[in-house]
Amino acid sequence: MKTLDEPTVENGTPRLAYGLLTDLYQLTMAQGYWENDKLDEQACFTVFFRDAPFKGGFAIACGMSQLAEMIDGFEFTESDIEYLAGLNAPGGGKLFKAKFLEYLQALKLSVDIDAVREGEVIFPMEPIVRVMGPILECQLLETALLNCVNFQTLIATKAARVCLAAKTPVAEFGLRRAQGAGGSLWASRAAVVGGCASTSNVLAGKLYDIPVSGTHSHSWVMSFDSELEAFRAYAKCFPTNCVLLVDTYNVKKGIENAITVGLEMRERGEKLAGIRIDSGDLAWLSRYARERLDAAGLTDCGIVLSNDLDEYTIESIREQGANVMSWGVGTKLATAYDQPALGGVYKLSATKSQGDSKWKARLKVTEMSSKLTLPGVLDVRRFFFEDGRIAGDMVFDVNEPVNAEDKIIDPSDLLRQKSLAGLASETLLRPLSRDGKSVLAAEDRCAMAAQARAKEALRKLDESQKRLLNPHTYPVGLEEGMWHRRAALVAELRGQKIGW
Ligand SMILES: Nc1ncnc2c1ncn2[C@@H]1O[C@H](COP(=O)(O)OP(=O)(O)OP(=O)(O)O)[C@@H](O)[C@H]1O
Ligand SMILES: O=P(O)(O)OC[C@H]1O[C@H](OP(=O)(O)OP(=O)(O)O)[C@H](O)[C@@H]1O
Ligand SMILES: O=C(O)c1cccnc1
Repeated sequence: MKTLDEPTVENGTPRLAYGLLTDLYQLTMAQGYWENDKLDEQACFTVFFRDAPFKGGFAIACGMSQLAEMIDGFEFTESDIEYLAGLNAPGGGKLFKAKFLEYLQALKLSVDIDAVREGEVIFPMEPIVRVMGPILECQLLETALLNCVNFQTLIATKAARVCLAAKTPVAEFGLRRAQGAGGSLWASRAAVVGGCASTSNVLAGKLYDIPVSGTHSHSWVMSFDSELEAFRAYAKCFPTNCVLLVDTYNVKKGIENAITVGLEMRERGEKLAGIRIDSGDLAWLSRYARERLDAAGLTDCGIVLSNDLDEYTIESIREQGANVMSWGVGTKLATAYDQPALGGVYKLSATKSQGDSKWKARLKVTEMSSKLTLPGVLDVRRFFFEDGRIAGDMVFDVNEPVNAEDKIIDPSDLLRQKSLAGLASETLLRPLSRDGKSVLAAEDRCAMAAQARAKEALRKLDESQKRLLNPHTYPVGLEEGMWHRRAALVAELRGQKIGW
């Protein structure tokens, strides 16, 4: 087993011993459970987020493939145990007991995990991952699981927004500004899941079997005595993959030089694939470039735009009449520039002690009703209109009956109700691990398959719920019985009587 210091790769992901990739308090609580005879205490944790990122109407699930890798790579190596054994408690003495560390070293995961598939469109207040098993194990997994799913879901969502705005293919160019090497790898993969056609990140291409693409930079042009010489040399090297960057000195002059080279290529039976513009007024310049290229007869030479783009600049540039073959999007995509984190949480939703035959729903109650959690062993049922569009999602407890009218109620407003009766439906959570081992099929680990799923899922989402500005809220509600059980639980925990 490799450690974080040796991030070599198997099956498309850095292979690590993941036991220590957690917050310290998970390990101290684990020692507490061990010491308090809670090894047989079963727990069910539910992952959900409260708000869609980027003030949008949806998110794209991502990170489940890496989660499966983490589950299979979960262990405490000898050196991990030595490290933990060396930790001192702030007030004196060792933090961990030798016997507990022996237990930890021998620990084999036995959790059952169910999750939505990568590329699925998901919404606030619905379970996206469910972890069931001994509470100690569930607790140890919390931090790495959230790290994996929150970041990748965020980037896949940003990519989906960018690609919806772009209409034509988007290449992800963010490696140089991404959050470290590991962050860049996950960002590149998630960008492709969200819809990007390719990445410039070559290691991500190899690890995750996703398409790579690229043009050339200003330094190529600057390294020659003239731009024309630089373009000719590039065309000679890459006659079947030639996109020329035309803005090193003067865009208009650059376009003319590219036309000269494009016509020379045509003489040789080759084709100038495109030009890239990376500064200035991209809409105006691309319209101008299109006119000049068409006038020269290079109608099949495309225009690539880059420079600090995101979904908003892309939408605006398109609305200004730009005719764009493809887009290069880096910093704002790979760093999720305008919202750097998704607030997905991992909450205890049910427990079962030894001897209990039924799960007991658990709820966290705070002063803010918006922070109420989702009690029970939960799944999501998605309903479809006859034309295939998705109609609404019902969060329900798998161990309780569902009301006959398939009624859903807004989690925070009893008056907002909707009946989904008579519509076709399917449940969203699928097995990811059983008895501590991943059970994801190859198809469910594949980034390109997830991309196809995301495209299909977004096609089924109403336009009004996809728009960038003030999207309509997609209906997600609690199953009627679950809504009332949650209300009763809130009242019980607050010592109130319901009905006032
Ligand atoms: N027609 C346009 N409509 C809307 N936004 C645009 C348009 N053209 C360019 N932009 C965006 O405006 C911003 C321009 O930024 P900036 O002024 O830094 O670019 P620049 O003039 O090319 O300078 P630099 O060479 O430093 O990149 C970029 O985010 C770019 O994507
Ligand atoms: O703008 P992004 O969306 O991040 O896309 C990637 C950018 O990276 C390169 O420029 P580089 O960062 O090397 O220099 P520049 O910003 O000065 O062009 C490239 O020319 C793009 O402009
Ligand atoms: O290939 C490109 O054009 C590229 C790659 C990374 C960053 N900017 C541009």
